[in-house]
Amino acid sequence: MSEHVVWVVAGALVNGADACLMHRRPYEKHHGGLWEFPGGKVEDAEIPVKALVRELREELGIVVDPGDCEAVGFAEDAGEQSPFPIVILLYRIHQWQGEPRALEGGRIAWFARAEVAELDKPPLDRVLAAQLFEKLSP
Ligand SMILES: Nc1nc2c([nH]c(=O)n2[C@H]2C[C@H](O)[C@@H](COP(=O)(O)OP(=O)(O)OP(=O)(O)O)O2)c(=O)[nH]1
Repeated sequence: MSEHVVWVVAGALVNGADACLMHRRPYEKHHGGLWEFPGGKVEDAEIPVKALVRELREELGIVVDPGDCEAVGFAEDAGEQSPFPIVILLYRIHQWQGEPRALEGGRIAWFARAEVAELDKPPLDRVLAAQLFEKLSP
């Protein structure tokens, strides 16, 4: 097993109708066709929230202020289900500039909470979704 831990950041964009933006991974990729919280890998020496701002700009074309990213929770896999040890940090975001578009393939869509819970998601996104909904007000 690789000793190198992959750190990933993900954003739960929640709009005024309490819907959450999810990204369906391109079919040819690992976990292809599954719905994930948008985001990506943290680069060396990059602080996670800055990585999230960069990834959301690259992947969705939106501008997010780091101060609008609220840490929600995290999920980790020591390399049992994942090909490498991985930690994903989830942030909730209520405001951003621009209209999200799927700039790097796959597709995006908005889902109500109950729909997010039902979507086919990779294992760690399932854990993150549960944490997110625990922490959203009823
Ligand atoms: N979202 C998510 N990703 C996971 C899980 N388990 C797991 O190994 N991964 C992997 C898939 C990707 O290699 C990586 C997430 O980084 P990413 O979103 O930048 O992935 P990617 O394939 O688009 O990036 P890249 O390797 O092409 O640079 O973590 C999981 O449960 N949820």
